[in-house]
Amino acid sequence: MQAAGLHAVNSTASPCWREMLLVGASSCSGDGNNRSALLALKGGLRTSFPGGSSSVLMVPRAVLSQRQEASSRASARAQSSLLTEPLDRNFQSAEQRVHEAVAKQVAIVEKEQSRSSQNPKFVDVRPDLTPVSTLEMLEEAYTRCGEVCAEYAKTFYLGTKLMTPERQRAIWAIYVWCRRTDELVDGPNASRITPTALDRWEDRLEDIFCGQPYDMLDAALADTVSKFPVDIQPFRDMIDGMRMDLVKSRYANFDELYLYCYNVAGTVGLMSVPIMGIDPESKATTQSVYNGALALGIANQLTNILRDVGEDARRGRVYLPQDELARFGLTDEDIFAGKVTDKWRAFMKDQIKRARMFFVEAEQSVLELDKDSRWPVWSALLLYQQILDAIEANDYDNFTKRAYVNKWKKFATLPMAYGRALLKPPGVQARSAVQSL
Ligand SMILES: CC(C)=CCC/C(C)=C/CC/C(C)=C/CC/C(C)=C/[C@@H]1[C@@H](COP(=O)(O)OP(=O)(O)O)[C@]1(C)CC/C=C(\C)CC/C=C(\C)CCC=C(C)C
Repeated sequence: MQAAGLHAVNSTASPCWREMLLVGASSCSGDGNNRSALLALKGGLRTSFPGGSSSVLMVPRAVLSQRQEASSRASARAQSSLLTEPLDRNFQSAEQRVHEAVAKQVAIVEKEQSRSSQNPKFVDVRPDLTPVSTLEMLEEAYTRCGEVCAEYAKTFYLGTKLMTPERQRAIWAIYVWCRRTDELVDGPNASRITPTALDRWEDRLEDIFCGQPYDMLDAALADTVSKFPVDIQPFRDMIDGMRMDLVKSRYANFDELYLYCYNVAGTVGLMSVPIMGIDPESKATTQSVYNGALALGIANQLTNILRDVGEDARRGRVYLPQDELARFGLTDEDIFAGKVTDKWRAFMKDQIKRARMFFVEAEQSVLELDKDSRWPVWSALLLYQQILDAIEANDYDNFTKRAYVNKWKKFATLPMAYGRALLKPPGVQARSAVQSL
């Protein structure tokens, strides 16, 4: 790669810097939230990499001009919010919007597949965007991502251990970006986060995709997206989900809730599959695998919502379709009253049934993933499914009881997930059975 420009990234260069300080502020003042401190101090609050002053990245001119484009895009979006989105996007149904995002990611993956089948030695998907940073700096950045991941999501971290080192660290980098994004609206400084802060976070995302990271955790993601065919749209959409959380606390119908679930969780599926890879022997279409990934994100988020009804209500939030509540003769008042009635049980049965349908759709696709990537996905799927069982076991009292999977059940789930991960994609099984006749 020819590096034709040199760009120094330091704290003053970042328009997002003050926001990042804000995000880390209470951790620094020792509010006892060690996890946030891990995210902020170990990454977000550092501009320099170990052993150096400010992080200096050499960036090709093409990238600098892309960066300028990105910044003019960003200023055009300066007043962006859910309410000021282009009209055509607002008029699209949730399903259309999600379908477009999936189709775009699928097209990128398929293009990359055909390119690498013509030239199998080709590795970098966007060599022009690869930041030329020292290997040690990247090693350190990825190690930090692994530490954050191990701290927040131990089981998942363990599950990534079967993946190739490149995939493992790429997934950690994506995990960390998602976690930091979520912390903006769910972390200790959430009350101080404004739509403008999210706009800045999005500017920073655009810069990551142009090979211009601001801190070491961003640098890991910049490296990841230069190596794997990951589209930026799901990342933007996740930020949109966080915007929704700032302005919206009711969902009129399932269409609205579906869009929220896609934004905050379905996007994770779309971001992860380009890293995890599809089994080379799979007979499934790329589109169907991505639909399954989307379904798993939706199923997980619906499950989270059903588990946290009481907790959310105490924050004045109801993530349940209002029209469906009404159909069961329920209102927000019933939720705030927090009494388990027959109406509530019937409503919950219906909601759980729908969440399970999304899990079933996802299950078909896990089999199609690359074999080394299936274990963490099966673990996540089986563990989340059991939260639904736990809600039932609590007699649908999700107002005062938090449904959870106990340590022993978790322990038993991991080998079960491992066993499932050994199953081959369906078409392949049928073919090998015929071959062995
Ligand atoms: C294998 C695996 C699980 C990979 C995903 C790795 C990854 C990048 C995770 C990021 C998760 C994250 C921090 C998202 C931010 C938004 C958010 C908080 C979403 C909710 C997650 C759980 O939240 P939380 O940690 O707060 O939960 P607890 O309260 O502690 O229980 C979500 C519910 C969504 C998570 C979504 C997924 C895990 C989707 C996974 C889908 C795939 C990996 C695709 C699999 C592929 C096929 C073909 C099925």
